[in-house]
Amino acid sequence: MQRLGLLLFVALIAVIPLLPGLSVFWITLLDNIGLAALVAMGLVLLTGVGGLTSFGQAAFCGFGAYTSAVLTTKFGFNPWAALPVALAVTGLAAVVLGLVTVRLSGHFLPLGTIAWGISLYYLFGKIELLGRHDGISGVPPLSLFGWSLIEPQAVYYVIWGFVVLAAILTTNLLDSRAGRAIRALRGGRVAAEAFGIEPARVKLIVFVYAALLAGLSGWLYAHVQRAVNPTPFGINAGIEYLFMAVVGGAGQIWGAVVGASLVILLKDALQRIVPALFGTAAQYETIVFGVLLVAILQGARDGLWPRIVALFPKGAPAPVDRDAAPLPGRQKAKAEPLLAVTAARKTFGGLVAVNDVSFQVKRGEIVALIGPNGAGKSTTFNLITGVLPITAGDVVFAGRPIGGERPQAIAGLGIARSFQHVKLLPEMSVLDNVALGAHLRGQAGVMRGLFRLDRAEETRLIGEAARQIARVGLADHMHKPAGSLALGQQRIVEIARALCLDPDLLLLDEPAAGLRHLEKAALSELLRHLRSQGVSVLLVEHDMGFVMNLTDHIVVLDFGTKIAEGPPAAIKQNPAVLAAYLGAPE
Ligand SMILES: Nc1ncnc2c1ncn2[C@@H]1O[C@H](COP(=O)(O)OP(=O)(O)OP(=O)(O)O)[C@@H](O)[C@H]1O
Repeated sequence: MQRLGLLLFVALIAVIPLLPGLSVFWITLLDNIGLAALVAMGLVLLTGVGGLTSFGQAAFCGFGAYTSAVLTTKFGFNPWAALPVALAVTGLAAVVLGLVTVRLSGHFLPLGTIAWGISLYYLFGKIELLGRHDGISGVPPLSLFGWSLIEPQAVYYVIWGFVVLAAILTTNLLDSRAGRAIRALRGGRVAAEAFGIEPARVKLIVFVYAALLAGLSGWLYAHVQRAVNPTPFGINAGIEYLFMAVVGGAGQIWGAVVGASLVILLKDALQRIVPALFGTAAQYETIVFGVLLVAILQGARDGLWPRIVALFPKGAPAPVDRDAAPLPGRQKAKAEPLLAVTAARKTFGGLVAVNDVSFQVKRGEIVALIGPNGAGKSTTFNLITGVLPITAGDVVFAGRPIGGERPQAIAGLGIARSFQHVKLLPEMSVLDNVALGAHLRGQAGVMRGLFRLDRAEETRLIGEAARQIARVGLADHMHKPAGSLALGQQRIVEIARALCLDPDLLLLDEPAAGLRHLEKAALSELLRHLRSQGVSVLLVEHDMGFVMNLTDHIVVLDFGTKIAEGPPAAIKQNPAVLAAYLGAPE
């Protein structure tokens, strides 16, 4: 389906300039749409998929355009020879700016992009070599096999050729191990890190990728316009590109083309119609443009592309090879006990959330951590998985101290977890969510993803995810968006994702919450089966029936302190536990 759509698009692009009566004006407009679509496509990945809002993207067009303009006018470079240099300069600038920017969070990130978007605009206008505010003129046009592409019709095919190429590569990237890591950024740092993803690194990758697309657009722009000056690379243009990505459908690759078309055609139409209606004295077109864009976003919050897709029949999901060769298993830890928590302490200011707690989890054992609300159970999980730094005490896993380790390193050692508040990507399919759990068992990076050289590994990775989904009993829901499942089922999806890591120890935070009776029984069965295969489980759970019937050992916390531990039968009778739960006198 996707391939057919692409072929139709390419055919459409190929015949448009051949349409009789289509003036140069329209072709020029289409050229501009193609140039903008390249930048917007980068923003789709950066903002729509990765959740990093950038207002400064036009500045990267400037790096591409100015580099090529200088090289071709002052150093006699052929434009094509200048392309790799233009991309290298843009990429380098993106690495430098990205290293600072991607570490910002919340509203500081877009503010940061605005700050460097404005500064770079003024910088371009101040540098002598770049012709200050007048810019550089006399930039040569592109040529191909000795044929000068000076006419808008001629360069049209080059521009749209690059748009199609960028769309194919970006689609490939999103449909890969690296793409899942990019999408995981939206699910928050904690969930991504729990499966070995390095958010800062992934953010930098997507930041540079988006900048390179903008740099490519800038390079093309320089040789289409044959002149460059700072104006098209300022913050206004940056805002417009962001509009295109959002209106088209942030997160949707083809939304970039739709958004660029809409914004450019709308601006052009308004520039012609509004002055004719209201006169040229007041520039009402900008106001009307703004109002219309806001109205479109109100009507289609997810942008236009999802609306367009909904008009066509849905294609079948890509086939999944459940018999694909298994991924290499992780080296299993042999030390006993598997996990030893000794005098673990965590304070938040004056509050002692975990108060010198000690317990062990042996190989092939199911241990429950129970206690009233606020007892410190989730905090203990966060100490074991490295989400929170430990204040004092030790956590030793498989004979190795992991107290100060980062979550990614701890996941790599074989500890996988689920979360009290489900951390799935609701729009992503169950299959893709679960495949994220196998991130550390794959190797393919961005380059292999871009050029589809990762297919063998990807088939095995997806096959593994499908097997784990079937194992937890959700095979029928594999292709549904994770957010469409009931909350209890989403918790089970998290277990499948954790199993994809091939863990030695599973940490499950309230796995039975929201499950129906039969589903709880199936979950117990699954955990028993895992135990029989040597996987250890540490779980936090409020459902006492579930805990008493399943676990080998129970650790009870109250106000951060361990008040009891032992087998279920003993815990049931323990007066301190009864008091903590029922408020009964000891
Ligand atoms: N990041 C934090 N900053 C400050 N206080 C915190 C933080 N995280 C937890 N706490 C406090 O630490 C104590 C233990 O919380 P924790 O979430 O570990 O309890 P819990 O046993 O998991 O409770 P529940 O069953 O309600 O999830 C609580 O008093 C909580 O308010």
